Amino acid sequence: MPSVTLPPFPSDVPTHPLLVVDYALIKANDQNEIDKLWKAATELGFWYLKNHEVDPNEMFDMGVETMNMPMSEKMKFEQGDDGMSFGYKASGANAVDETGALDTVEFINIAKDDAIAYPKAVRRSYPAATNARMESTITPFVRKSTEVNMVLMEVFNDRLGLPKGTLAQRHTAEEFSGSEARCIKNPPKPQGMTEEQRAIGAHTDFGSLSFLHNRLGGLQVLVPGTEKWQYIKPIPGHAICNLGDAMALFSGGVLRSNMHRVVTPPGDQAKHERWSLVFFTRPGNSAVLRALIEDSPLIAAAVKKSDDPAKYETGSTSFEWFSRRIKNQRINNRTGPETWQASRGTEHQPAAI
Ligand SMILES: O=C(O)CCC(=O)C(=O)O
Ligand SMILES: [Fe+2]
Repeated sequence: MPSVTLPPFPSDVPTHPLLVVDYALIKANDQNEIDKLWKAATELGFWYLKNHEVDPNEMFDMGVETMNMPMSEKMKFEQGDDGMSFGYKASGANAVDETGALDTVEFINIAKDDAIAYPKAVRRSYPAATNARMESTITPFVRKSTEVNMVLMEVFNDRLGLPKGTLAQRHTAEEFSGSEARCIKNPPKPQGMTEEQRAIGAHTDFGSLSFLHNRLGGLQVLVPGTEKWQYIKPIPGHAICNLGDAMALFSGGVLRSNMHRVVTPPGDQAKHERWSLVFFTRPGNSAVLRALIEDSPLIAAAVKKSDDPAKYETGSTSFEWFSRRIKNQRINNRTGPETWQASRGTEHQPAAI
């Protein structure tokens, strides 16, 4: 990471508070903490996680080393336009809204399947600087992040009233999935630019659980029932966790996959590169995305009282859902606003940008 001291999040910029969940207490089966996690997951779908045992620093180093490679090298590993996420994504390769405005982030996505099988490349190959960090840094990060997400998932499984292991069965280490580690770089705001830029457009996450580490502001959520985007303030040592579409669908909407986006960091922070790191746990490729109504009375009741029960029968596997969303974000695939619409997930306010 750059060794410069980063300016603090400005004190005059409003932020949206999140509940703080203590991972150590969740592991100890503390009922108060489990209640707090449940409240966060069902109301906003975002929370801070502390005592999570994951140190992101070496992954950030991996990100710097990878992004510092020549563009011609990185482009050999670009994710392409066919709906595959793994590999390098150049800045400006994705749309951020229905007008086709471009994103400003570059990132490297490493498949959990490749991290676990290394040195075999089972899904794809990666730039040399990424490979050089695979065994020492990426594979341990993927394993630890998976473990944390699976502990949280078991809590949701039980609170949803699902038979033990129902969600875990859909997220095994063995089955190929869209699970991946992502290190993101957003450049400083160009001199003279006054407008707020969208680094990553409004979206819900595609998979089950996202486990995010960031240092500068820029992440914003659209709080349910409001039309206003609000910053989430990074807190040192606290990860930010959120639920994705797959969990909203499996749970019949009991769990929330909330809209979020990334914009230029506020105030003086805008002058700095913004680095963030995410581990996405996503269902196995063959998992069908639908409400598990046969397995839980709570889920069955939620679907029954929904104004649109059909939306919980997507008819789509996790692989299909994920590929569709990735593919239709790619600017090269854009034909018009319909391409953006085709990239959408379970967004509650699809028109919001
Ligand atoms: O960089 C961030 O803070 C969030 C990134 C994000 O939402 C994503 O990659 O899905
Ligand atoms: Fe996201």
